[in-house]
Amino acid sequence: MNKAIFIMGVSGCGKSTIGQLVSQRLKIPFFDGDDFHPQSNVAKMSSGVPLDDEDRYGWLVTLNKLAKKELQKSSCVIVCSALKQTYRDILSSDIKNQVKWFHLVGSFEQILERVNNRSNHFMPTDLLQSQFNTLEQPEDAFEVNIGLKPEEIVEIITEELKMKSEFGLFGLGVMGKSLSRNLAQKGFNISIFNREVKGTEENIAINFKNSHKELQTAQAFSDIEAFVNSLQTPRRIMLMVNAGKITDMVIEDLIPFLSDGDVLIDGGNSNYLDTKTRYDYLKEKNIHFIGVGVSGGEEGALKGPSIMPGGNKEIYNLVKPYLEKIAAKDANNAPCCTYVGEEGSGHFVKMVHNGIEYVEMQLLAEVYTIFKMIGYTPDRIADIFESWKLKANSYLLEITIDILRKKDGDDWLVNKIVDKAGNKGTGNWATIATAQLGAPSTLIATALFARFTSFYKEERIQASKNFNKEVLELKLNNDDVLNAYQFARIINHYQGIKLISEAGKAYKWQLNLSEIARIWTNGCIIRSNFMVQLISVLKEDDNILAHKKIINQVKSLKPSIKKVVANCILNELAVPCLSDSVNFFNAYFTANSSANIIQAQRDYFGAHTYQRTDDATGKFYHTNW
Ligand SMILES: NC(=O)C1=CN([C@@H]2O[C@H](COP(=O)(O)OP(=O)(O)OC[C@H]3O[C@@H](n4cnc5c(N)ncnc54)[C@H](OP(=O)(O)O)[C@@H]3O)[C@@H](O)[C@H]2O)C=CC1
Ligand SMILES: O=C(CO)[C@H](O)[C@H](O)COP(=O)(O)O
Repeated sequence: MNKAIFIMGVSGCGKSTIGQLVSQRLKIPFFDGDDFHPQSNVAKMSSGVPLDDEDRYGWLVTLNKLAKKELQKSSCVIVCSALKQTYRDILSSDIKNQVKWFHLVGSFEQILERVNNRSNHFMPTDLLQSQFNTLEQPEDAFEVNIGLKPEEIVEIITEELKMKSEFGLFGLGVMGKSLSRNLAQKGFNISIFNREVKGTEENIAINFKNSHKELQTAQAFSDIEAFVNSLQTPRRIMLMVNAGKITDMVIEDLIPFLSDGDVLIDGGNSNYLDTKTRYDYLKEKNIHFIGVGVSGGEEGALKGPSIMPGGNKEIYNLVKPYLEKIAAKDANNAPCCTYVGEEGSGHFVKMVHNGIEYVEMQLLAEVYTIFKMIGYTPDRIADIFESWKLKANSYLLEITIDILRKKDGDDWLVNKIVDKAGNKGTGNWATIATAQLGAPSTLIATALFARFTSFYKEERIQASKNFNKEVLELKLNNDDVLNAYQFARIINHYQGIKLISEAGKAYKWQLNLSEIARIWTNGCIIRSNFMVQLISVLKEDDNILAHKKIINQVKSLKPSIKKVVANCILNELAVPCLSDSVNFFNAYFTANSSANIIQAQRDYFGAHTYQRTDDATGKFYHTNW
């Protein structure tokens, strides 16, 4: 990536000399900021009147434009005193990520003596003093001591630029490996790290680097300090480690070696509440923290995942070019990566993504079990799913077809896989969040509980002996099942998006639901044709079940879900998500529900009061029942 190398410091620190030497050494253009002052500023300075901030504004904007223009072609060196942070903000506006600051640092006496020793040069003490008074220490600049020889300074600067990686990847597990290859394939200079466990895990990072051509220029480490020191400041380090305690441990391991302004990016499936806690904790230490949801699994991480970043927007801009570049692209070639919102919103959205994923997986498992009960082989079911692609294509449908076709010896592999479905936490947190926020995302809970039920294997075996199944005949055709499946998927997406929308309101995150659907159209596990449709639906309505197109779809699919669920129940076949979808919907489109009885019961035993249908003021009443 091209860099605008700004060399800054008070008058007389040697900026021009060093800047020119660096530009010669790197063979990139050199610009002395002083040459770009407008005539009015030159006149003012010549008459001995110091420039004020207003005079400087236009000049700084000119230098910023110059840097932007040069960056299109190559790196460049620009020297400018840039004493105040506001000046540096203007100079680096919109190109923060490509700007590298070098601050030439010396004492007052050192600089005064140096300037006064130059032939025909004299700097009044008060002029230099005013420069020192104005100087606001830059947080993100690399400091170089002017006491060194110019060639040593140039060496240090070029080493810092050359040798240091722009991005660090911590944790070379399934996801970290793929993401680091993805970053390297996109041309980024990266450093990679994996811990060593003596005797069992040794040289993980170096062996991994050596086994992939694209990682030739990457720097590989098993020592945290060396890894951190190999990175340009402010450092950008992405953590791809297990969520929970391990993430906290890894952060603690890194902290001693980090500097003010460094950015940690947590790409794991962390709990969004932990992300907020970590953000606040690290803020106290002047370390920035961005919580990033990443979806796509091993292959997506390599070829382009969907990325959901949350946190401070300005800090996100420091890592945006990297994340956008490695992300999947949507149908319009825009990155499937967007700034989601403040705090843990990125991880919240990823958590709900996984909740929707749990349901989509469960629904496919349920339609599989229906066809299995009808007597179809996995290959036949795969053929049926293949035919569904026209109306209901999704990544999960595609992989399920592959899974169903996979043979192991004479049998299908699925027939040999133990029916106990695991989980790593995101479904649990989504269920907790839906309860905490008072949003009825019932399907996520049902899909999670279906996994929990699957774990009661021994008890299920015993129960199957205690209670004989009464099987009649499943009178269902493919279209019935496809329509029922599509119906349940609409309810699933309604509930998931509703949960995100409720969180947005509760936490005051400015969420763009259509944009979230857009970044879920490629790279992630729940990408589907339906998700593409939701981009435009959500542009018009936050509630997808209130959108005309969806209303019509639901109306035409409803007869099938009723038929399928009724048949399954009569045949004692467990289809928890399919049946929950229709039950939820029956409640959802009931104008006058049975909740009046609940309110009356609450008032009876606990004096919890109720509102009356014949009092529009919303007043609460209590009856002595
Ligand atoms: N797999 C997937 O499909 C997806 C996973 N995620 C999330 O990404 C994160 C990483 O997942 P994944 O790559 O699958 O997990 P892995 O288990 O494959 O990798 C975990 C990584 O964390 C490292 N690690 C574990 N403990 C420590 C420790 N105490 N100190 C330093 N490093 C440690 C491991 O090192 P070592 O090898 O030495 O143990 C390894 O590099 C998780 O949060 C996961 O939920 C997100 C999207 C998809
Ligand atoms: O985030 C993911 C996919 O999007 C991970 O694969 C995650 O592990 C899936 O969740 P679980 O392991 O609970 O099924």
